[in-house]
Amino acid sequence: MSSSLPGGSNAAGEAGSARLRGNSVKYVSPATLRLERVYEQNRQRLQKEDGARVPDPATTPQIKGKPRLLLMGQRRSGKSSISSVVFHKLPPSETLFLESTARIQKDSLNSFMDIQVWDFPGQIDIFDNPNFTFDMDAIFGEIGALIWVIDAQDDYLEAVARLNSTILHLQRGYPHINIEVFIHKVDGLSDDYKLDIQRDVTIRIQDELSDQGVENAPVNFHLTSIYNHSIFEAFSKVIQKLIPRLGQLEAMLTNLCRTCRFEKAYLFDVNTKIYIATDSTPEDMASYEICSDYVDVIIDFTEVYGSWPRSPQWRARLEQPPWNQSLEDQVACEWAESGLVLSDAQRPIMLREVDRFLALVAIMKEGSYDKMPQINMNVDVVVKGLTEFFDITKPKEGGRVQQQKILQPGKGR
Ligand SMILES: Nc1nc2c(ncn2[C@@H]2O[C@H](COP(=O)(O)OP(=O)(O)OP(=O)(O)O)[C@@H](O)[C@H]2O)c(=O)[nH]1
Repeated sequence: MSSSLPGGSNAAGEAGSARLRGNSVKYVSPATLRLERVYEQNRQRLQKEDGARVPDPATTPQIKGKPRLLLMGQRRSGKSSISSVVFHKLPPSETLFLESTARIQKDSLNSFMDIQVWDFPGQIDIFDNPNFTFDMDAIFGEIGALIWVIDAQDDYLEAVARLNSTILHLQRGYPHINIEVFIHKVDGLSDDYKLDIQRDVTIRIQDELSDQGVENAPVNFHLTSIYNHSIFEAFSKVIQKLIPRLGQLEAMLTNLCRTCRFEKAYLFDVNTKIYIATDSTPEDMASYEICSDYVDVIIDFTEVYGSWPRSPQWRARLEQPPWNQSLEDQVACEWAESGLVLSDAQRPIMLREVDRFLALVAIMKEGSYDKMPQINMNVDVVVKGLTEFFDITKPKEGGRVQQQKILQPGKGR
């Protein structure tokens, strides 16, 4: 990654960078260099462990504008329920009262990434509609992913047939679109039965595609239900594919886990509880569930007791007698922070706010409380790195990556 960035802070640095600019040589900021170094270290380590897992920046999609998620599938398969539970915090039991969708529902989410979610009515087949011709470019031109929902508690043969025909249509005009198949409503099904269904659906789709001469179509499968964390986990995987330079984010979290001896670290979008990155240790649903529940607790808590940013009056009250100290000197850090010890295994969990949308949540190893000062310092550095990362990789109008502005470092503690 190379960027054109303004000069450094000291005089010599400025003179040097001015000279460099005069010679039209690209100046690379310290933040970019640090990100590249972390990324390179992680890449080499992964290459040693397993060559196949090395992230390739060339294959990371660069979405222009707002990434769009399309929710498609048969009637009553659960599309609107998924969208309402994940993006609008509707309690799952209340989805029983949702009405059938009659026209395309477009939802714009104010999240760490401006995501659009389009919920398609189940009865409409956009490729084979006698009454209406759809503008395919308007639908699939700027897409992030197509999510196809299959009801696992119903007869799914027709849904699989429609999915097959959709994939074949897309392969002609838009072959790079990621197709994410949610085998949905798997709550109440035994683990063996779930896996049987997944195998059956996968084979039916693969067979049909290879009969039609389509190999290596980008189709992925997820077992989901709105009644547990699986739907959030599946969305996390879908969204992660849309993040430019995800490898660097993962490298930062992996390094943090190694230096602080964390068991697992997640970067959460707090509004949706989707995790947008995690470290490179194997996936662990139980860790995700507990961290996700913890985010919920903290959100509820801040809703009751106040949220960031603090108003000047509130701040003045906190700084007046008997404390007589600025807020920064009273609290452990200038960001929202929280810690909890799990009673079963004595493993603390910590949460640190990164910005208005993101929070870093980590499960520590037993006995880590003794090392809290060092852990806090390391977490501070990573949080600053993350803020810079999102500032650098933020898409600008016209889809170009923002390269000019580097976040001013926050006030030290
Ligand atoms: N058991 C179970 N039921 C679910 C799940 N998700 C959705 N449902 C139920 O499925 C029914 C249909 O859900 P909808 O979200 O309205 O389905 P839809 O795909 O949007 O339907 P259309 O708008 O007609 O295309 C509702 O009664 C939901 O409560 C799930 O994960 N498990």
